[in-house]
Amino acid sequence: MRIAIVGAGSWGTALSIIAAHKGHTVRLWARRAELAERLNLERENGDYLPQQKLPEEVQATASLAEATRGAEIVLYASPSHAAREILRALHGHLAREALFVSAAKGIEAETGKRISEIFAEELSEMAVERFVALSGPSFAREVLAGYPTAIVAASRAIENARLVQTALSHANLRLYANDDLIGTEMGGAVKNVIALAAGMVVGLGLGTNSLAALITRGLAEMTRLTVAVGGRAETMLGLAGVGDLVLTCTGELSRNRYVGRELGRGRKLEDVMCGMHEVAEGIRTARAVRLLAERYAVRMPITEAVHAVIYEGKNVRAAVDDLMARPLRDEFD
Ligand SMILES: NC(=O)C1=CN([C@@H]2O[C@H](COP(=O)(O)OP(=O)(O)OC[C@H]3O[C@@H](n4cnc5c(N)ncnc54)[C@H](O)[C@@H]3O)[C@@H](O)[C@H]2O)C=CC1
Ligand SMILES: O=C(CO)COP(=O)(O)O
Repeated sequence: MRIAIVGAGSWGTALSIIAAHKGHTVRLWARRAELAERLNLERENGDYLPQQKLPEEVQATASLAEATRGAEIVLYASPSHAAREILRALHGHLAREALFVSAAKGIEAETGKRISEIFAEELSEMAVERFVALSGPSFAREVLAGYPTAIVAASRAIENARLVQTALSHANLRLYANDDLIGTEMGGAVKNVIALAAGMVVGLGLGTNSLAALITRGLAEMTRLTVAVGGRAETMLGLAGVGDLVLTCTGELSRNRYVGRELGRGRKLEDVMCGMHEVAEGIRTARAVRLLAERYAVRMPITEAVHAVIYEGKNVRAAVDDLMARPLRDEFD
C-alpha cells in the first residue's frame, strides 16, 4: 500500500519505519523542509529517534500534496493542537476512498473536540466512516526496540478498523480492532492528564499506595467522562483505556509523566517546557477535559487538580491535600 504519515516526530517516524518493514511505500511529511531534507540524506531522525535507520521505502517531504498523492492510508501523527490547521490544509488532497488514521492523543483545548470531530468539520462528515483512531500503550522507542506491543484501531465502521489492523500489524506490533471510536479517542487523550498527576505524585516523593490510588481513581474519572460523551465503559478497560493509562503513569519514557514529575519536584512549568522539544499532550488537553467535564456535569477532581496546578498556579502539595480532604463517598456511582 501507499501510506502517507503526517508528522515526523517520534511516533510518526516509528510508524513509518514499521510500515516500511511491512512492505508499504511510505511518504513521511515533516513540517520543516530542512528536516525532510535531512531525513532523506541522513536516513535517520536524530532529533526524535536517534540511531533508528529509515528504510529506503520511506521518503520524507515537506509538501502535503506530495506526501498524500495516491495514498490509500493517510496517518496523522502530529500533535493534536496542530490537527485543525493540518486537516484544513489536507482538503482536496485526500482520495475519496482513502482511510484516515489518527494516532494523536489529545482533544482541542478551545472547543473540547476530538480529532474525529475536527475531521468531520474540516473535511467531511460523511468521511467519518473512514476515520480510524490508533491508540493504546506504545512508546515509540519500545516498539522500535522490538518489544511486543498491543494497540487498538477503532472506527465507527469496524471493517475500516480491520483494514488498518491488517495494514499495520507486524512482528512485535499487534493491533486489535474496535468499533468504539469515541471511547478510544477519549482514553488516549484523558490518560495524558492523569499521567501528569501521576508524575506529580512521583515528584513529590509519595509512595506506591498513592500512585495506585491515583491510577484507579483516574480510571474512574476517565470512564465517567467517556460514557457521558458517548463512548463505552468497556473501552476504558481495554488497551486504549487502562492499558495506556498504566503505561503512561508508570513508564519512565512518558513525556506527560516527566512534566508532572518535574512540577512535583517544585520546578516551574515554563522552565520544564523550555528544556523539552517533544509534545506533552496532557497540558493542553487538561483544558479540554475540564471544559467537557463542565459541559457534561461530570465530576473530575484529578483533572481539576491538574488544571489548578498548571493554569492557576496552585501548589502541587496543596492540590494533593485538597483531593484527600474532599467529602467521603461511595466507590462506585
Ligand atoms: N511518542 C510516542 O511514543 C507516541 C506518541 N503518540 C502521539 O502522537 C502524537 C505525536 O507525538 P510525537 O510523535 O511523540 O511528537 P514529538 O514530540 O516527537 O514530535 C512532534 C512533532 O510535531 C511537530 N510539530 C509541533 N508543532 C506543530 C504544528 N503546530 N504543526 C505541525 N507540526 C508540529 C514537531 O516539529 C515534531 O516534528 C501525539 O499526539 C502523541 O500523544 C502516540 C503514541 C506513542
Ligand atoms: O501515549 C504514549 C504511549 O502510549 C506516550 O505518552 P507520552 O506522550 O506521555 O510520552
